[in-house]
Amino acid sequence: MARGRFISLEGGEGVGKSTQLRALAAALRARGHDVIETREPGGSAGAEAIRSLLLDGDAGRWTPAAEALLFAAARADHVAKTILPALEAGQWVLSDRFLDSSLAYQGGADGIGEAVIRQLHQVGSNGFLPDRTLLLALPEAEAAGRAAARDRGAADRFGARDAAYHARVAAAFAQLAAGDPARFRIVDSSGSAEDVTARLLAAIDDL
Ligand SMILES: Nc1ncnc2c1ncn2[C@@H]1O[C@H](COP(=O)(O)OP(=O)(O)O)[C@@H](O)[C@H]1O
Ligand SMILES: Cc1cn([C@H]2C[C@H](O)[C@@H](COP(=O)(O)OP(=O)(O)O)O2)c(=O)[nH]c1=O
Repeated sequence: MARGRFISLEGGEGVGKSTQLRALAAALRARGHDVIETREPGGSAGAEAIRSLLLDGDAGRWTPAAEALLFAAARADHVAKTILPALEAGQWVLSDRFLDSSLAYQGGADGIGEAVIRQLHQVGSNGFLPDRTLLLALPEAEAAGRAAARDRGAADRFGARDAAYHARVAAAFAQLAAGDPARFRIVDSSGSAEDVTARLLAAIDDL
């Protein structure tokens, strides 16, 4: 059986990743593909347990370094237990966030550095990368507005970050995309959800 494809959706909070992951999965299923939807942190039993450690509790619960290690450990479990077996079974895997979130948030915005995050990913997941990474781009004010309407004040450990932090994340994502144009596509996430889904489908057409 042909190996499936691994596609990650990336971008800041509120750009529409979860919404588009569902829509993209439905569109691919309609074309006859066997698709699984997953997310990070999480996506396997072990990684979901680590997700609770990462998202619950005080903002200062972990140092940036400990946090980077926890994300890498969760990803190692997710890759080994969920993603690779699915790809080998011929399924397409869509993930809401993957390595590039660690590169942008921990590596870029938190100052750990891209090289260290890539080393952790080498150790944890053998450097495994998506076939395509779709970076959803939306002006920060619009993304913040969408996220606030969705969350209505219910924030996780990461909810209190300021605009400067989100700007560092966005800049890091843009730089990652520029550095690997074969893997990345930057997709305009403004307008209706249906329009965005059409753009995303066009951005994986070659797969
Ligand atoms: N194209 C769109 N236009 C307007 N609102 C949207 C659109 N796509 C998603 N939303 C809404 O914006 C909020 C954030 O979307 P979500 O998919 O949860 O983003 P993310 O997973 O990137 O944080 C949700 O309430 C969602 O229903
Ligand atoms: C996967 C991953 C997520 N994160 C952060 C981004 C989010 O603030 C948080 C959880 O993300 P998530 O629940 O996907 O939030 P949203 O739907 O709002 O995008 O974890 C990292 O900092 N590093 C990572 O490697």
